[in-house]
Amino acid sequence: MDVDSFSLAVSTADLGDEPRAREHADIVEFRMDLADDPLSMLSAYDGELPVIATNRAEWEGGEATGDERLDALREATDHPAVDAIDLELETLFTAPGRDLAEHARNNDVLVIASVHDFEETPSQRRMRELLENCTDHADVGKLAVTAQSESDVLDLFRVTNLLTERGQTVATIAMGEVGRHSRAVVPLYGSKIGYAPLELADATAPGQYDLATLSQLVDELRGN
Ligand SMILES: O=C1C[C@@](O)(C(=O)O)C[C@@H](O)[C@@H]1O
Repeated sequence: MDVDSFSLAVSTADLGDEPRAREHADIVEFRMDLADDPLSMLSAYDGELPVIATNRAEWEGGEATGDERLDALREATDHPAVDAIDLELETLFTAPGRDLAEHARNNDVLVIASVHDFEETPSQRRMRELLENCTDHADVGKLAVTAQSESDVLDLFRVTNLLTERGQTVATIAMGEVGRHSRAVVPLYGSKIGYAPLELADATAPGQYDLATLSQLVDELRGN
């Protein structure tokens, strides 16, 4: 997975989506926490797209509970198609989280450190701090916030642009209806990963576009 330029991830609980996603996606984000038997699905995976394995904790808006969540991610890290894992920044502050990140790096698997705010958009200063914290501990810093106003979206663009100009690798998202357009626009300010479900009925976060739509919008705006 190349994090120097923008990649579009199809976000899904079903790796069977991969063949239909290939036309528009560069990566699969496998939401293990939303899948029934994620490790079996992953061992059967023989798709072309590389995988980001995410096993999102309940306390960060996902459905995974218990310590087994990190064990499952560790197993996923050993699968050859898995190029990256997504770990909440809070998890990276724990000993098992740090240990898993090290295991990933030893297997040449990138670590994405993420922070989600499902309520609001923190101040620019706080967003910068959070993202810097993420990039200090991982290869990519990811921040998904909830925009309540257009100016929240502008704040996110500004922080994304600033950190990108400083050479940090970040992925940023303004969730929710007000922030929806940011998903198409923020790559222009430096965000390196976008997320979309194959079909809107399977959205993994508020305010997403479906994959084909986001792909088309991003391509148009980037002049591809
Ligand atoms: O963190 C993200 C971004 C996301 O929350 C979004 O808003 O598209 C979707 C999640 O699946 C992914 O892990």
